[in-house]
Amino acid sequence: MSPSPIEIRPLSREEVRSLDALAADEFGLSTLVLMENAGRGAAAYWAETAGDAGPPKVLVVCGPGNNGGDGGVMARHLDAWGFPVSLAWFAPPESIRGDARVQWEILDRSGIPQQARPDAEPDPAALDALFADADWLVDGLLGTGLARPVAGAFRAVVEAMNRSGKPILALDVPSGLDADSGEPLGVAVRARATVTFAARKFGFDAPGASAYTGEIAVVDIGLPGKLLRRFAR
Ligand SMILES: NC(=O)C1=CN([C@@H]2O[C@H](COP(=O)(O)OP(=O)(O)OC[C@H]3O[C@@H](n4cnc5c(N)ncnc54)[C@H](O)[C@@H]3O)[C@@H](O)[C@H]2O)[C@@H](O)CC1
Ligand SMILES: [K+]
Repeated sequence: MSPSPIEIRPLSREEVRSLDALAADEFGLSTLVLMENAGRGAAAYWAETAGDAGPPKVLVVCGPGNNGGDGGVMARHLDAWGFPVSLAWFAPPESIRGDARVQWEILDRSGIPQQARPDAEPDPAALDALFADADWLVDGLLGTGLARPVAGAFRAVVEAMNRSGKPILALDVPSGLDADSGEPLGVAVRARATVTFAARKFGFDAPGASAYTGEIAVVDIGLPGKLLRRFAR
C-alpha cells in the first residue's frame, strides 16, 4: 500500500514558495532535504513511465537556481539506476550557488558528465545539436523563481527545446509558464509531463495550460503533516 500524503489544494506561486520557507524556518527542515525528495521523486516518476526500449539517453537542462538543483538530484539518481544521463547548466559557473552548487559539486565528484554553457547568446544550431543527441530532455531551467518574461539565452534554450521534437519532463513548472496565470511569459516549455513539487499550482488549471504542462504528477517532498494541513483541500 503506497501511502498518499494529505491532499493539498492548488497553490499560488507565493504560497508554494512560503511552504518551502516555512519548512525550513518553522520546522527546521533543510532545503537540501526537500530538494533531494523533489529530485528523487522526479527520477522515480520518470523511470516508471519512460520508454522501455533500452535505457534512453537523458539530458538535464539546468538553470542557476533550485530548479536546476532539482535537476542535479534527478540526474544523480538516474545515473545510479543505470540510465545514461548528462547535464547542461545554462549559467556562468560562478552564478550556480547554494543548494544548486552543492548538487553541481556532488555530480562533478560522481563523474557524471555536465557542462556549463554560460553564453549570453547561444548559437541555435549548437543548441539543436546538443538536444538532438538526447532521447529525453529534463527541464530544470526555471521553476517558481520565474519573475519576468523569458528573454535572451533562456528564450533561445526554451525555443530550441521545443523545436527539438524530444519528449520533455518539466520539473515543478514548465520553464516560462507563470505558475499563477498558467500563461507563458514570453515563451514556455511544452512538456510531455510535469512533475510538480508538494502541490499543483493555480495556473495548471487555466485553459490552455495543459499544452505546456502535459500530464501532471505531484511529488511529495516530505513536508510535515502539520504544515500540509494548513493547505488541505
Ligand atoms: N526552496 C525549496 O526548499 C525547494 C525548492 N524547490 C525548487 O526550487 C525552485 C525555485 O527555485 P529558485 O527560487 O532558486 O528559482 P528558479 O530555480 O525557479 O529560478 C532561478 C533563477 O532564475 C532567475 N530568473 C527568474 N526569471 C528569469 C527569467 N525570465 N530569465 C532568466 N532568469 C530568470 C531568478 O534569479 C531565479 O532565482 C522551485 O521551482 C523548485 O523546483 C524544490 O527543490 C523543493 C524545495
Ligand atoms: K522547470
